[in-house]
Parts: sequence; structure tokens; C-alpha cells
Amino acid sequence: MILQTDTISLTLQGNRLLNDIALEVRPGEVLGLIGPNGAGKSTLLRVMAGLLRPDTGCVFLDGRDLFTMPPEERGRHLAYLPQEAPASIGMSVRDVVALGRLPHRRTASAQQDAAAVRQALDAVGMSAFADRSSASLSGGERARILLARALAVQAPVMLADEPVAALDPAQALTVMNLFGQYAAQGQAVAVVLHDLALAARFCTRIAVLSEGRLVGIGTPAEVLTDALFAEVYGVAVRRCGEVAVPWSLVASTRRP
Ligand SMILES: Nc1ncnc2c1ncn2[C@@H]1O[C@H](COP(=O)(O)OP(=O)(O)OP(=O)(O)O)[C@@H](O)[C@H]1O
Repeated sequence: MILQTDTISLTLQGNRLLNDIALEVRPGEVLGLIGPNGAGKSTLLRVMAGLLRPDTGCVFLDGRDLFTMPPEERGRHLAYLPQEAPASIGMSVRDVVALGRLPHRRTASAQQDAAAVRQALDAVGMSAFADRSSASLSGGERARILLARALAVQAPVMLADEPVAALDPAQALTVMNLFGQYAAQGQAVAVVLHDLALAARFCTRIAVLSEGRLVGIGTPAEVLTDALFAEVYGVAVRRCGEVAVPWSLVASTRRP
């Protein structure tokens, strides 16, 4: 399935958070969403997930308006992994992951649900934690369980908001590899990342947001230029091999 935003704009409490953003997430690709803190990445992802309605513009899933689709159907097509989720007090890890099956409650058997939860836990290496209380997890473990919940949806489109922010390098690689495999199976993935080395390594294309606007989109090589680091992030980089390492702040009119 292809997910498209058609020049969407959104103002909340007098703040223009998104400004005429048109992009698409295609089957088989991992689209990275990058940009400084407060650029609008999470807001955009929530609009793409159908959780926030834009003031103008539409979001289309295979040409259908996302906001006229029955919520359960939308939930089967789109898996959304939030940046943060409230602790699920009293729920086991398995039960938290099973929440991902809610959109399927009228369409899937108990066996299909159980198999999807098992596979998702296995994919994130958390099967041994299935009976643990979700409240007892470390930050990184909780992040992997949230990812498992999103994987359990088995949706053709995955929208993930900073899924590796709490993870060590090995876990981060594992998760990004999972998204790569997901895309290789023909699913469409959009992922918000601050780690630009991971974005360069795993994203097919990268979209750059700054102050609510889409200021660049293309392959990692096209987008992750020294000019981008200076103009969008206000940092100068040094190149260590192929990796750009943020090195120093540059004078900018945009940053405080
Ligand atoms: N409900 C709201 N009302 C008003 N402003 C909001 C609301 N939600 C978010 N914002 C503001 O919108 C801007 C974009 O927020 P958003 O969370 O989308 O940024 P982000 O790019 O994901 O940032 P980060 O990298 O820090 O997670 C921020 O300045 C934020 O304070």
C-alpha cells in the first residue's frame, strides 16, 4: 500500500506545526524522517497515522482518504509506533503486544492472533519476557515491546517514531534490520530518526523537516550533505570515512 500526504497543513493553539507537506511512503521503502527537535516529525507521523486531522490537505492510503476509512480498517493497514507510551500497569508483556491485534478482533482467529504475538516477540528477541509484568522492563526493553506491539499488527504500512532512541547500538541495528526486512517484503516503512548514521545506512529515502516544512527529500547521499547539517541543524561536521560526525556549532540565524 502507498501512503500519501497531499499538501497537509496543521495549526494547533496558534502554532503552524505543518506547512504544505506533500510526500509519499512507497511499498518496499524505508523512508526516514529527520530534522531538529520541534521540527514537526512526530506531528506529521501522527497525521499520517490518522491520529491527527490536518486543517488542509488529505492523507491517502492507496488513493482512499484515511479519515473516511473505518478506524478498525485503518488500524489493520497502518501500524503506528509512538515515541512514548504510558506504562501498562498490571499487564504482562504478552498482553501489551496483543494490543496490536485489536484492529483484527473481528477478522482474525485466536490462533492467528497468538501466532502474530509470538512472531512479534520473537522478532524483537523478547520471547523470554512474555510472562513478565510490563512495568518491570528497562527503557530499552520497553521500546522493543512497543515495537513488537506494532509488528503484531502485521500491517502493510509501518510508522515508527524514534524507535531506536533508547536502544544500544546492537539493538538499534537489529531494529533497523527488521524494518529493512519489513520493506523487503513489500511493506512501506516511515521512521523518525535522530541518528543520521543509521538513517544513511538503512533508509531508502530521507525526508527532512525544518520548522514544519519539508525542506528536502531524496536518497541519503542527496540529502545528508554538509550544507544540510549547517542549514537545518546548525552544526558543522567532520567526515570520518563515510560518516558525517557533528563536530561544532555554526552561527545561524535560525537557532537560539
Ligand atoms: N498540541 C499542540 N499544541 C501546540 N503545539 C504543539 C502541540 N503538539 C506539538 N506542538 C509543538 O509542535 C512542534 C513540533 O512538535 P513535534 O513533536 O512534532 O516535533 P518533533 O520534530 O517530533 O520533535 P522532537 O525531535 O523533539 O521529538 C513543537 O514545537 C511542539 O511544541
